[in-house]
Amino acid sequence: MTHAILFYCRPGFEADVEAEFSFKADIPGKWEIGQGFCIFLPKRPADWDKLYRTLECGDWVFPRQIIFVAEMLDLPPKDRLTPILTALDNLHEAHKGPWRDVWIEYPDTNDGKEISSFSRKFGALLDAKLAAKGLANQADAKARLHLFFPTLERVYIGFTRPDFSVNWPLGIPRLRMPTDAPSRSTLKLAEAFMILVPESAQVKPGMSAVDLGAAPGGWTWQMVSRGCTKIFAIDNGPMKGSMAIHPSVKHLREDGFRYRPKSPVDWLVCDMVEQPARIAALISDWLVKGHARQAIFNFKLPMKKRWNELQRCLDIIDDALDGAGIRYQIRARHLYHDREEVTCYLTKIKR
Ligand SMILES: C[S@@+](CC[C@H](N)C(=O)[O-])C[C@H]1O[C@@H](n2cnc3c(N)ncnc32)[C@H](O)[C@@H]1O
Repeated sequence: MTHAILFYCRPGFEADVEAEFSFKADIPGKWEIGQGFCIFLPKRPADWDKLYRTLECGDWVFPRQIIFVAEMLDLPPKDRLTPILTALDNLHEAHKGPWRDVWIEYPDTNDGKEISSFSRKFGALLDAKLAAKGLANQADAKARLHLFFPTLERVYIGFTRPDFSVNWPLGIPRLRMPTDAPSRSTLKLAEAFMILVPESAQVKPGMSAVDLGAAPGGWTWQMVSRGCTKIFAIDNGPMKGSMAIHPSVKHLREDGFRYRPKSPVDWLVCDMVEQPARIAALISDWLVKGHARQAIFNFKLPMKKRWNELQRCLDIIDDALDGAGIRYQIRARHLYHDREEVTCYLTKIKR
């Protein structure tokens, strides 16, 4: 049996996964870096077991999904099914199935896309074989089976716990672009609400919000569509489409670093392109001074050491809020719709 941990990520962010893992897990082993994925081979199998029991993918920033790999196989060009079925039969007792789902996956790259049509046909074939043995589609099963094809000549066989992992194949939540939203950025905020904000804290009808760096209006559109009835959209640039004329939206051509609302709002959202440390200080100031209770914002991270820069920004927030005696929660994640940025949800907690 192999003991490996497979991480999916946006291509180009493999070093950030590695940096986050070294910071959080700090166990001996070696890395193999792919494109859109990387693999950690722990020196001690016991570390693999321990992480399988404890590691929750949703708490991590850069990995889209974290899979515990038990077998890595080279495949013949014709019959790929037989060696895979044999490997599944030979798995360690603890991992033999049944499985809740069987997901056939591949890297989120152009090369990976070529594997996607194979994966659909192969997935249906494998599903049928496993379902016939009672091994697939078992709603109560404690594991999901992943077959990851880095190429059509190789497969990694691994598992996730459905309660500790991300619930979308490839770790990618597919969202439909709303036809009348003024920009694709709207999907970033939609994903942030879906992934980072708990049900109890979602926008409620009649809430108010400030959107810093609002133009052309994709984030403002999300706040309107979620029920906000008063949104201050701060940007020197023009709002577009329905967001330029919507009765709930007040567009102010002001500097987002200087603007403060006359009375507190329910939500602060911010997508300004600025140095991350300046954004961290700005958001902290809003919460410390009570202009908003909760915020969604992002840190643009075009630099190489993104993990270090993120830590620096989280420290700025901690110094400000903790220093002011404010209890808070923050979640940061490199969302699927994010490019070179990480999105955060920050909320005060009642004492
Ligand atoms: C990535 S775009 C925002 C896109 C917007 N969230 C959407 O969904 O359509 C960044 C915006 O921040 C604005 N911006 C940058 N610095 C700003 C500042 N100091 N004050 C106000 N707006 C600023 C820019 O004019 C730009 O429109």
